[in-house]
Amino acid sequence: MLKVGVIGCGGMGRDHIKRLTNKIQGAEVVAVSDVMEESAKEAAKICNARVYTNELELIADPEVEAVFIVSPGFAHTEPLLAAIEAGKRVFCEKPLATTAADCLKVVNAEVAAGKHLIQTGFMRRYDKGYMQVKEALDSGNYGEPLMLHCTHRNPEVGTNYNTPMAVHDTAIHEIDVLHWLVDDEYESAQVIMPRITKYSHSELNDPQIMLLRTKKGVCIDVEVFVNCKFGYDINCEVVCEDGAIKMPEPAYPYIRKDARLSTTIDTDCFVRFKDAYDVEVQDWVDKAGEEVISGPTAWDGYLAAVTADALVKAQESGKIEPIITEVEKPDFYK
Ligand SMILES: NC(=O)c1ccc[n+]([C@@H]2O[C@H](COP(=O)([O-])OP(=O)(O)OC[C@H]3O[C@@H](n4cnc5c(N)ncnc54)[C@H](O)[C@@H]3O)[C@@H](O)[C@H]2O)c1
Ligand SMILES: O[C@H]1[C@H](O)[C@@H](O)[C@H](O)[C@@H](O)[C@H]1O
Repeated sequence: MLKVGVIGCGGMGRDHIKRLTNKIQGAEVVAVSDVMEESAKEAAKICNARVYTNELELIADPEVEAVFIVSPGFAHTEPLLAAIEAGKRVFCEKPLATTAADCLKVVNAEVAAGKHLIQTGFMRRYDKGYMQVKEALDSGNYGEPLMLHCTHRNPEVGTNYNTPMAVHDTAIHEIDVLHWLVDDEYESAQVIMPRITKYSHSELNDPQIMLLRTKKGVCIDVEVFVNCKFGYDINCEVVCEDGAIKMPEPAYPYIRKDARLSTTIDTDCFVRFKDAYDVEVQDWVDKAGEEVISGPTAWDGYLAAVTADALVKAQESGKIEPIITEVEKPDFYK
């Protein structure tokens, strides 16, 4: 049994605690921590775990063999570095950190420790729909990819969600999964700001259209609209030389009633990506005894943050910003 300590007991933290407790084989949550003691205590009831309000004390707990970081992205760097120093394996929710500079500290620490310890929670690589698109692309039957049209819509977000978060909290999923899909690297970024919805506030430009260009010239548009109101709606279509591949939508019945034909749209990520979270966490637990990380690594977290930095810069400048990875991929991650 892998004994896990969970840092951060908000919406996603509790979702992962339930998953680790009720679904995942081979793991148990023995400790939880949250800066809000009440949140930690509530979450501890799910798994009968010890409660901490200090994440560093949880990491130092001798019974904790591996750490789940589910605090907000801006708070990830310190526990990541502490867990590496303690030699403990980590599953860190996205983003690895909110800037490339912080991600690089984590990469450097992991390389210096000489042990593969960090998995970044880019669960879309484990999602059946994205995997089907990747399989079709890799088959070579449709020629080279030319354009991608994507949407990332949330029904609503909290009032503390601001313009840069549309990149490092939301579009970070597309940043990771899309270059993985088309097996390419990003070259430049631009952000177009349409008219703002009446459901937004002064600190948030919503919606936004993010444009990415890859080194091979693939052009990607991602509509990020986090107060769309109607549902949690993730779409991805890849237009290739010999065909277009659209990711399947979640399957729900079509209902005919009162002269209307309707179906269901998910309303949150916990339902939309439930299976992907289950598969990614089971994979992390299954590989706990091995010297490798089979999912997205700290390097993947860093690469995504380099592109995120460029998009945040483009939000402010309104210009096309270059995406430059200052550091060569260390042999450690090859
Ligand atoms: N992969 C996904 O689809 C997905 C979905 C939702 C959230 N997330 C990620 O999960 C993380 C948490 O998101 P959330 O939606 O649960 O946020 P949240 O705001 O609901 O919860 C965060 C919790 O962390 C606590 N916290 C803050 N600083 C802390 C610290 N230093 N130590 C311990 N606890 C601390 C807060 O008190 C709060 O309870 C973020 O990184 C987010 O991006 C990922
Ligand atoms: O933290 C969440 C999560 O990553 C969701 O998958 C994404 O759709 C939201 O925009 C984000 O706020």
